[in-house]
Amino acid sequence: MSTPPRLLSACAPARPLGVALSGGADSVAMLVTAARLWPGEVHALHVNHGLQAAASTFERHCTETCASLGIPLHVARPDATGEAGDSPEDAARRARYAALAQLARNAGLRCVLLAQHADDQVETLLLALSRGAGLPGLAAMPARFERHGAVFLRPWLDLSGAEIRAWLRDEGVAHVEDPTNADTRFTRNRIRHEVLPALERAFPQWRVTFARSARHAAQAQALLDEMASADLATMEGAPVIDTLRGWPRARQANVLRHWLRSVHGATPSAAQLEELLDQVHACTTRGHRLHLRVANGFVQRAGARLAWTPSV
Ligand SMILES: Nc1ncnc2c1ncn2[C@@H]1O[C@H](COP(=O)(O)OP(=O)(O)OP(=O)(O)O)[C@@H](O)[C@H]1O
Repeated sequence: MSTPPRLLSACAPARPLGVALSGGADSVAMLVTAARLWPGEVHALHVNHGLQAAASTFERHCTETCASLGIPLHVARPDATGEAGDSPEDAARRARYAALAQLARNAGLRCVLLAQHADDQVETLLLALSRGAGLPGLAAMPARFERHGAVFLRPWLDLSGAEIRAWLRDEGVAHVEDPTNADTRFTRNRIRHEVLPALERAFPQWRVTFARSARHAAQAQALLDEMASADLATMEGAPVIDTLRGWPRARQANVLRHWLRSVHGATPSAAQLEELLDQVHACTTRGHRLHLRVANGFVQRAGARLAWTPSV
């Protein structure tokens, strides 16, 4: 059997499962291979954001593909109302994961497969580097994660887009081409069409080696998260200013980032975190007032500790 089905069987997902189906080449290939491997145990999940003129074409294609394969299709049409500061793409992505998790729950599915592949992973990594991201960004996309109570898997992170498309062509399977994928005004598309071919020529092994770097970063980040949790637990869940000040700056930054992000869902910018660390340092002076905007709220001094308040 050719490459995509073999790689999918190696991930041994819990079943029945859902395949997140956009109607594009990658997720159609994933649906077809999953349905062949696990007949009767695969459902398709489609989210119609209604944002693009092509949205109804995509949904119609999903309906036709699933009817021809005899696979149940579940469709959601969420409102993409994001959070403050979200780009329309971020808002749509957020709404998509929530909708996919809801569809999976309603259909009693044990996990959801996403069809992102090695090219997508490298694009994500390069975009993170271009922003000067830290370890969480360099970890790129995890192969497994849980969100909104559902388990999401990306079994194709080692497979190239070209391999998937070649397989689809050989099998004669139809898919819809997203018209925005060719638009090189989007940075991600410029990476795909201009940078990846050059990378391929310079480093023929990039798919394996870049993915390995992303995994190293993910492992290191997991350790830092564990350390931050342990540090926060010693302070009973809220940062104690004097304790923080006894630690090296990198350890302070680690625990504060974790406290804001994991406990309060607020992701500080690099500049905000630096400012917060400077303010913590200035707290040597008794009575130094600390009041700083961070993400969608404020960090303040509350006696010996820091406290976070969301803005209303
Ligand atoms: N509207 C959608 N409904 C359901 N799943 C989606 C939708 N859009 C994307 N996905 C899932 O998320 C993955 C990544 O999305 P992304 O936007 O990068 O892919 P795409 O280029 O739109 O589609 P494809 O991967 O199918 O070619 C897809 O492979 C697919 O599994």
